[in-house]
Amino acid sequence: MEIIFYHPTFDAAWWIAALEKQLPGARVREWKSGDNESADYALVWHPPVEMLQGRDLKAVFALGAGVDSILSKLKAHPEMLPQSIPLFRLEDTGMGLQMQEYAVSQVLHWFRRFDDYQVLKQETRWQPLDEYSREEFTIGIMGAGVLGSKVAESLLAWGFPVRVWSRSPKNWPNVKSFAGSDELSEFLRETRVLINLLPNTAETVGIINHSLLEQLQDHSYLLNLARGVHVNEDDLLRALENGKLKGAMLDVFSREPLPVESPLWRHPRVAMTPHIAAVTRPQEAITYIGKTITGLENGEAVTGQVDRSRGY
Ligand SMILES: NC(=O)C1=CN([C@@H]2O[C@H](COP(=O)(O)OP(=O)(O)OC[C@H]3O[C@@H](n4cnc5c(N)ncnc54)[C@H](O)[C@@H]3O)[C@@H](O)[C@H]2O)C=CC1
Ligand SMILES: O=C(O)C(=O)CO
Repeated sequence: MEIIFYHPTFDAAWWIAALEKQLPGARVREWKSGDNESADYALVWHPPVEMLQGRDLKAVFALGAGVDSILSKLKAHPEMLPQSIPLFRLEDTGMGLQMQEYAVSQVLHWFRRFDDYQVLKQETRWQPLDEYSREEFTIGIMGAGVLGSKVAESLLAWGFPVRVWSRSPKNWPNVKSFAGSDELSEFLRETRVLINLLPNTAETVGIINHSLLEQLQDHSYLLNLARGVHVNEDDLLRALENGKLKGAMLDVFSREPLPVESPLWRHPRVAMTPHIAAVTRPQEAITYIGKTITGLENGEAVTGQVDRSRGY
């Protein structure tokens, strides 16, 4: 079995050795421009068109959870990967735990009013504040997939009321489920902390805009862990100014790296990280890819295939 690998920043030698260990008998090579030799599988992140075009592959594995970048490239270059070749993505492979760490730490930060205490500290004021109650701290998670479900689980364990919004209803213990555009307003009405874990699709781009933010409770919080294009950044700044939002924590931005002139950098109630909420854990990813390739070779059912018509 021949496998080609391409990632703009990962250590290819490490991945090749680990993958050959996981799949004894497989020959893995780093793809370089001009390599037209045959291959059965490809592991990719931001691949050049030339790498995949015209190949008779059994499957392609995206080395991340979100497939928006490869799908948008496929829209411009459909010849890159015919529909008949399945595209897989990473399902959790260690990202769920990272998202849980991020979400729990930030929700507790807001819940225990550390943002307010930081302001008081800057004013050298010793001032105990009223506590928030969990009943007034409903967590609303947009996107109840692999990562959204993990985040829901972790916040439930901390005793917060949790609700989710997704395409189809969920029947999860102690979680209120809302589905589809008809139920979005109802989902938002009692949400105090909005956590975004949607995929980037034609339906979800720009979804966190003025009209959505206006439906949240006053003094809400936004945690964007998915993609920057989900949020209209001007509308976000407006919501911070008019009191609808008390704070925002952003891991992702409409342009990355965030341009220095963006007012988000300097806003006192915006915290941010540089798209590190959940990174690919190489060994977990290789274990999943190895198992999936073995399953495909044996004609077994496998998970993680992207539905290209749905966009995720
Ligand atoms: N910031 C970071 O470091 C990372 C961000 N991500 C982002 O997180 C996203 C989610 O990842 P997973 O949970 O693995 O995806 P998933 O495919 O398992 O879950 C997606 C969820 O969104 C819902 N959804 C999709 N379209 C919808 C619509 N139009 N209306 C309502 N609900 C809709 C689905 O029903 C599903 O519940 C990825 O697509 C990626 O963009 C993923 C990993 C790291
Ligand atoms: O896996 C993804 O989709 C990511 O955003 C990785 O940072």
